[in-house]
Amino acid sequence: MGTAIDELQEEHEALLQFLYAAPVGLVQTNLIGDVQLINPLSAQLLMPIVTAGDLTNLFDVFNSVAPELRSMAATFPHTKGSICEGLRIQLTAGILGRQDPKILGFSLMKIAPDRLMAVITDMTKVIAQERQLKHSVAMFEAIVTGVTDYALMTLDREGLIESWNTSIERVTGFLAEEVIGKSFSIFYPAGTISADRVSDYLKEADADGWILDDGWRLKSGGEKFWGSSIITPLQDEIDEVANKNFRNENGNHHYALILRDITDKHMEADEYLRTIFSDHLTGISNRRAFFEAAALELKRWRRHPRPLCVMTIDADHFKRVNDTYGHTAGDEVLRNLASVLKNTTRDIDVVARIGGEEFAVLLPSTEIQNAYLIAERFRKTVEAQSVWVSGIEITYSVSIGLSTMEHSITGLDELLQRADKALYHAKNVGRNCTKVYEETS
Ligand SMILES: Nc1nc2c(ncn2[C@@H]2O[C@H](COP(=O)(O)OP(=O)(O)OP(=O)(O)O)[C@@H](O)[C@H]2O)c(=O)[nH]1
Repeated sequence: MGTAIDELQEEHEALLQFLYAAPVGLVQTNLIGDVQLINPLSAQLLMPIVTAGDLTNLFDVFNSVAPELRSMAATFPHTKGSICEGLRIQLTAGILGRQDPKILGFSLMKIAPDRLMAVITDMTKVIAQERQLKHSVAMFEAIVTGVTDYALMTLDREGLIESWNTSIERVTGFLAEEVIGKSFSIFYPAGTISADRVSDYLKEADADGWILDDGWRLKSGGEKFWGSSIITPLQDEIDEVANKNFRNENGNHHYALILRDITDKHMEADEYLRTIFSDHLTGISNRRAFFEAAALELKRWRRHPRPLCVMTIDADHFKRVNDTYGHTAGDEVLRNLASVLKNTTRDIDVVARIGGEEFAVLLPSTEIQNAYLIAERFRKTVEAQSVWVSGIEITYSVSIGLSTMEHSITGLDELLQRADKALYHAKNVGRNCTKVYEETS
C-alpha cells in the first residue's frame, strides 16, 4: 500500500502529464506570479514577450503588454474564483521586427488561497475570423433590413449628398433640403470626423469595395445615436456611357451610403466591447484598442500620407508617488492623468494606457508643431493641478515624447520607438517637458 507521500507523488505526476499534454497553455503560480508549473505550450505562446528566456514570474512576463494582471490578482478579494476570463492580450504589436500581431486569450483563476492557474490560448486566427464575420454580418444586415430601418443616400466624389430616400428623415430627423449638397459628415458629432477623413473613407471604399464605420452619429436636433455606416462605390454604367471623362482616376465617382441606427444592439455589445478595449483602471482605451486603431491609421497613411503623430507619456517619479502615498493613491493619479489627457485631446485622437504608468495618444491629421502644442497644453495642465486622495494633496508631472510618421518608418513599432526615444530624452533632461524625436536623440 502506498504511503501518503507516494500518493501525493502520483498525483503530482498525473498533474504534470496533464499539463504537458494539454492543448492549451497552463501555468500555475503563487499569488505574486512566481511560476510553479508550466507546460511547453505556454512557453511557446509566451515566447514573443519573454525577455532573455526568463519565465520565473508570470506577471513580469506580461508586464509590457498587460500590466494590469498583477494588480487584478493582488486585489482579487476571494479565496477562490475567476480573476479574469477570456482577456485578449495583443502580444507582438509594438515589438520591433514583428509585423504580425499575435493575440492571446488569457484566463486567470485563483484555485487555492495561495495558488493561481492561468489558461492561455492563441486567439489570433479566431479574431481575424471574427473581424471578417463582423463585416459580413453588417453587410448582410444592411441588405436584409426592412427599408424603414436604414437611410440610403448617394454621395458624389467629394462625399456630398446627392440624393436620398425618405428614410433619412426617419432615421436622422433631417429634411432633404437640409442635407442635399452637404457632406455626409453632417451626421457626425463635432470633432469625430475631419475633412481628410471624409476623403480617406471614400478612397478606402474605392480600394476595398466598401468601408464600414460604426460610431456616434447625430440627429438633426443634436441627439446622438449609435450608427453603422457602410459606403460602397457605385459602378455606374449609365454615367460611363454618358460621360467617360467624368469618372475619377479610381473609376468611381458616386457612392452609396447606408446609415443604420443600431443603438440598441450597440448597447448590448457595449459591455462586452468595454471589457476588451478599455483599460480597467482608467476607463480609456487599453493597449489592444490602441494597437488596433493605430494599425488602421497606418494602413490609411500608407494609402494617403497625411500628418500623423504619436505622443507617449510617462508619469515622472511615479515610483515615489506609490512609495509615499500608497498604491491606491498611485492608481488615483493614473486615473487623473487619463482624464486630463482625454480632456485635452480631440475625440478623433486615440488616447490609451499602454503600460503601467505609460500612456500613448495617436493624433491623426496633426502636424508635429501642433502635436507639440497639444502635448505642452496637456503637460502644463497636469503641472498646474493636483489630485486629492483621502484629504492629501498630490501633485505630479509628466514627460512626453513625440514622433511623426514618415516614409522611412517601417511600421507602428518604429513610430512608437521614436516617440519613446524622445520621451527618454525628456526624462534625461530633467523631466516635466516635451521632446520631439530627432535622428540624433
Ligand atoms: N499605482 C500603480 N502603480 C503602477 C501601476 N503600474 C505601474 N506602476 C508603478 O509605476 C512605477 C514606475 O516606476 P519607474 O518605471 O521605475 O519610473 P518612475 O518612478 O516613474 O521614474 P521616471 O519614469 O524615471 O520618472 C513602478 O513603481 C510601478 O510599480 C499601476 O497600475 N498602479
